[in-house]
Amino acid sequence: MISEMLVGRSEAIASVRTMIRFAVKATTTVLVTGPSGSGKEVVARSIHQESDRADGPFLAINSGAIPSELIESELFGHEGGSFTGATSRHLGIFEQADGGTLFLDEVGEMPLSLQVKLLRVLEEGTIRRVGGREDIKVDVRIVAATNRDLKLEIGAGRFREDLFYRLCVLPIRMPSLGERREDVALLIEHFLKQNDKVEAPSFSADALDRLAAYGWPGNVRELRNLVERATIFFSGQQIVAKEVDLLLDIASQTANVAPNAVTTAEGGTVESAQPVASAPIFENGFSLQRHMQEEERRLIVDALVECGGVIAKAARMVDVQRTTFVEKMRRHGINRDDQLAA
Ligand SMILES: Nc1ncnc2c1ncn2[C@@H]1O[C@H](COP(=O)(O)OP(=O)(O)OP(=O)(O)O)[C@@H](O)[C@H]1O
Repeated sequence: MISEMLVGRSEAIASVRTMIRFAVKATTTVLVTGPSGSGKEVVARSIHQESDRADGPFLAINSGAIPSELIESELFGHEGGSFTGATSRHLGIFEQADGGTLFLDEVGEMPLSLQVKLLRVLEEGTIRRVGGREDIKVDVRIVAATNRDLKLEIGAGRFREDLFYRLCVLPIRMPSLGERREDVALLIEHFLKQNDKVEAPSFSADALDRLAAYGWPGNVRELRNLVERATIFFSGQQIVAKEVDLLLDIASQTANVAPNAVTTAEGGTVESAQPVASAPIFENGFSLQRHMQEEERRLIVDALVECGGVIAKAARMVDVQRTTFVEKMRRHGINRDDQLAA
């Protein structure tokens, strides 16, 4: 089961699998570290699915994506009337995950004030809703993740040392894809199989060499996106090295460039999927922050519409976590049904 989800034959992945097996048998908190896109959430899901909690819920929350004034209520819930806007009782994610596993993503970005409360929950196994008077027992297995160096964060006074040791009972380090290039071909095969709607492309030996030599700063997420692009542009074709360069180039272009014509294996051309942003007009009152917010809102709406309202797909399209996408929708006041009806 683990091997099905966590693709890879490298030694680094074998070590991760060993740690997952230990984690499955224990009930302690796990801390998964590693760069963005390296598969930390995949590890958390594997632990959950292999554990005796597999029939319970698996819930994920991204501490870095929720405004600090909302995060406490998102985690622990609130009683009706506990603050402006809290009209009725809301169950926090700890209560929702009761009997299951809670994936605390980007735990390094959690505000210090909340870190104290999280530590209490971990030590006592109880939560208290915002505005509540009673402690409520919860049975939740925590898998936390971060791409920050928490030791540095502790040194800088941004992360509590006592929480670090409480979280880090069982540490798992996810290697970057650059550290396990031997897994690139296997991952490509895995992602190609996931798309059963169109005929998959294939990669020539020199194309695979080229991909194995690439640095993969965006790790497995970047590779998955490249395979998706390859499937769109080269469905049913064999991709050679120079086309890999094109596929990599498309990803590295900034949003400000003109659309690119990509020559497909059939000799036809397709336009790159790259959005073309018009240059901002620096009139009086121009605000970079507002402009960026508007641009972000537009891209989120476009992705939602493009994906027929399937949030997980739209989130993948703009390369953010699903939880981050949902949070951004909430922050921009985007209603999926309204957008689809428009
Ligand atoms: N070993 C793997 N096998 C199969 N798919 C993987 C593997 N590692 C990562 N992926 C895929 O790559 C994408 C990114 O993985 P994931 O979200 O787990 O990364 P992450 O380290 O949690 O990222 P972030 O730090 O940005 O939250 C997902 O689509 C995931 O399914």
